[in-house]
Amino acid sequence: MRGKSSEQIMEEQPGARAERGFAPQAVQITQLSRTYRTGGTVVRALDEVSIAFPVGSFTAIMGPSGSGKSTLLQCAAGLDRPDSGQVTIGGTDLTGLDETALTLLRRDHIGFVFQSFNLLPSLSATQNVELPLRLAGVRPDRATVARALAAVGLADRAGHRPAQLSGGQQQRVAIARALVARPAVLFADEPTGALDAATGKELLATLRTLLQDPDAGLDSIVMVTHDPVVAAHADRVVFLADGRLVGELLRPTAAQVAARMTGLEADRC
Ligand SMILES: Nc1ncnc2c1ncn2[C@@H]1O[C@H](COP(=O)(O)OP(=O)(O)OP(=O)(O)O)[C@@H](O)[C@H]1O
Repeated sequence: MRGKSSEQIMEEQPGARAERGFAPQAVQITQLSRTYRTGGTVVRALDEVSIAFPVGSFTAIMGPSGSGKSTLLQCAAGLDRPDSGQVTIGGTDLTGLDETALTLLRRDHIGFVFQSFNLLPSLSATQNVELPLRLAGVRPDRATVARALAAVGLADRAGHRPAQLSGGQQQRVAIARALVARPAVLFADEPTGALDAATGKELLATLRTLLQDPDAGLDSIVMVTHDPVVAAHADRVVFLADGRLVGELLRPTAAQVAARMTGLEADRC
């Protein structure tokens, strides 16, 4: 698969994949390992993790600090290279791609949202949403950008700069920017971490709506969070400890998630 061309990737559009029945999973991760070496220290951040995120699923990843949550998200999104294992999105194994093909796949099929909104302060909401398209050399279609902002409830804030928006509105701009290219998968690392509880709840409701909206073209959302209340908004919560998957809960309550986390924290002591 190494050196796969962009044409080959484009043939495997996520939208086509379900129709053709090739890959019922939005993301398939197989025996993923990632080791960090700093000085004489070796940290196995991910240790042969295998997990799939089905089409239509909203998954939360939880675990104690340092358990490998962000590393898993970064490797799954093609932002970091694992030592071994596979990540398959839209029928394409990311780990087999050269840098150019990986950049194209990320651009066309993967959205990423961070805790810090990472908006450019001098640009309007519209210009921030357009930015990834412009950086990719694509002329932004006005209607597409307007639709992306409307989908996150910001049709009437398109001309505002980040300083003129609330935290929740800024994160909505970041989500519109992540979704403007209609990616198959949205990866979110603590998307509500900088928001108050009520604003975070609204944002999670918007993510759920986007996942259910056929026009958004979104197959799956994978979110890292430390907050059991936030995790309980997902369909499934998976738990990591010491770089390994150690369990999952389906449609759990916040109390169930909190209890499982307390158990994992106690195991570390
Ligand atoms: N760039 C890096 N260099 C060295 N070690 C790293 C690096 N990134 C992560 N690690 C180590 O890998 C392990 C997993 O880190 P990771 O950030 O994935 O955990 P996490 O579960 O997201 O943690 P947190 O909840 O604190 O954000 C930790 O022990 C961390 O110190």
